[in-house]
Amino acid sequence: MTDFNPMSSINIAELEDKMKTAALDQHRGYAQNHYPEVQQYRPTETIPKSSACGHQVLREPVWNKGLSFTPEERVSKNLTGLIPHVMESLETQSARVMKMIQTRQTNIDKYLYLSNLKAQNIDLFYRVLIDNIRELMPLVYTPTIGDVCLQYSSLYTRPESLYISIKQRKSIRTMLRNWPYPEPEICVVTDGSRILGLGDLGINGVGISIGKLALYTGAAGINPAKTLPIVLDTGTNNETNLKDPFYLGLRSRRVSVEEQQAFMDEFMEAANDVFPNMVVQFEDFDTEKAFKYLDRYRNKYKCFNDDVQGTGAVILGGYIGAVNLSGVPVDEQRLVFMGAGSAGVGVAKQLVEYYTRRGLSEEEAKRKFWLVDTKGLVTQDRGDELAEHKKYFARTDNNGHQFRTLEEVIEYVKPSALIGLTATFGVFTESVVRALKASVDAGGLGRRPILFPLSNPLTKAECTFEQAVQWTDGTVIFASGSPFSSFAMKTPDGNVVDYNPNQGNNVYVFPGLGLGTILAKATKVTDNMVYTSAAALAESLNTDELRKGLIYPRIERVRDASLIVAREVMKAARRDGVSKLSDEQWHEWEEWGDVALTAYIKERMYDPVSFPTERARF
Ligand SMILES: NC(=O)C1=CN([C@@H]2O[C@H](COP(=O)(O)OP(=O)(O)OC[C@H]3O[C@@H](n4cnc5c(N)ncnc54)[C@H](O)[C@@H]3O)[C@@H](O)[C@H]2O)C=CC1
Ligand SMILES: CC(=O)C(=O)O
Ligand SMILES: [Mg+2]
Repeated sequence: MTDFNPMSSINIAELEDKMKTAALDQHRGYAQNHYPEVQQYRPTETIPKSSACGHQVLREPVWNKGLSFTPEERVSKNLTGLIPHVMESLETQSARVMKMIQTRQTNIDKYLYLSNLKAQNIDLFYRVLIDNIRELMPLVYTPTIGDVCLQYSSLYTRPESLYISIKQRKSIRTMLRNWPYPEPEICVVTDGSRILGLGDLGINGVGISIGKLALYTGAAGINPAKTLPIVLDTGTNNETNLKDPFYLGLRSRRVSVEEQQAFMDEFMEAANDVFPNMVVQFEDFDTEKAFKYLDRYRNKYKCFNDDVQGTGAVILGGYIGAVNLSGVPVDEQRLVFMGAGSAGVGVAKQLVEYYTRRGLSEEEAKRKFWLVDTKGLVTQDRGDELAEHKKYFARTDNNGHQFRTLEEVIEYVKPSALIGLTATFGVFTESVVRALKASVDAGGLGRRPILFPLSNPLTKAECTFEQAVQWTDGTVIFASGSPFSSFAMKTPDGNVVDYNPNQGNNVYVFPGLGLGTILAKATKVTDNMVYTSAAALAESLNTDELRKGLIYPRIERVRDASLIVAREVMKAARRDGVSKLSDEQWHEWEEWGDVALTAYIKERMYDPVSFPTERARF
């Protein structure tokens, strides 16, 4: 990192004189010639153009450039004296941020530091996030975002979302119009009713909308000024929140399911009226609403549910790689799912589609899956009223026997893969994991068990990476929802082996799925688009990652993966006839193959860059 200080040789008075005499368009022309990168990373049509001056510019995070303002900008925007004289590259400022993050003691403090930065200087926040994604993603997303959500009302210092309460349902359009930025390209909306594995957090769940949108930008380059976090407040059944004097949401129990649905109908209609081009991503609605709203709106609006569809796609993407490593042929795989909620059923259904596309009938495909919930194996004759979303997978081959524990299910099924989506810490016990390994070993030498404890945050993971490695003698193919560290273990012959976990989190899909939907100008998100995102993800690993036995790209390559996902999603939108882009545009891309389309997407991915030293000097 080399620093430079063009400011030291600048005579501000002289520069002011020079610029006063220059016509504005000449100035623009000059800037374009001398700072093309600036024009490139701040496309005028997407970031609101600032005619503001002085403090206004510094206080608006999408206009503020911190210490990267050029000498001319400092003069033309009346900034001289309002910021330190020095001019710094984004890299230097980013290094300062990282240094300060290290000094913060807790993850919440680190989060708050970053959140503050985002509220001041969007470009710098995203430069830091993109360049340090491995270290920072766990702060802006799971697991830290879970703690942030738990305490959101106490941590609150400033608005960062739209907060729409059912009490103001008559004013939804006004509230949407109050959003100060141009029409958003994507919103993440939650009602806080099932935040990660932490249950009903009410309005405090807004943190997850904010966190996911940080990754739409950080991991896929969606313009940050065009993202909109929303929380719908329909009350909460969380006793701690209801008793908390600082709780910011409605201090009453959730209204009835029918009232929530009517409110959601009104919200969707208003959002479509006010922002007709915006993609809506549903996040962390409790399972009943997750399925109901997806069914209700998917053909009417551009929307998808990330917990059902994004998670389904991301786990399918990882499963394809895992099967290749497992030594158990894909058609011999037998999968036990611990957890039959929105995520469990969403993933299982996506995998059923994988098998049917491979030629199995739906019935044959379905028979590969055994779902377990708190009452045991989900069977048709279990005696309880099965929730609607579980009926599809209810087994009929149990001959009247009910399997109540996971050990019993494993003993009966002899699975090759065990997937956890229970939001319950530690349910993959040593005996469970050893039983899984034994059932895989019985199939033949060199076979490896697939074990995915996918619940978030870390406090809800079904087991840790270290446990998984130890209890399978290092043979496990592992992916978890929240990130675990790598781990070294001594083998019986005395060698030390490094084990690298995978993070099986929908962050590998939703940013690219969103970006592809936006860029294709898709009128809806089709099943093919979702399925294609999984297949594209599976293809996005490079040779180094494959050689290391990974099943997801390293998180440092998440933007590469998102680009590939977005490209394939766009093509799927075209195939399904839902892309509103012109035929001419598509014909042009089709002629050039993937190269032209890839370049088109890449050009549109927000990626704040610093002024190159030599250009900044004049
Ligand atoms: N890795 C990822 O990308 C994602 C992870 N998730 C995680 O999945 C988890 C579940 O989410 P949802 O399906 O929406 O929740 P949910 O509450 O609807 O479903 C949980 C399911 O687990 C079952 N369960 C709970 N405790 C159990 C136990 N001890 N034994 C057997 N079954 C048990 C419940 O009966 C229910 O079927 C959450 O922790 C969430 O963070 C969700 C989406 C994406
Ligand atoms: C990752 C995610 O969407 C969840 O845990 O709910
Ligand atoms: Mg979620």
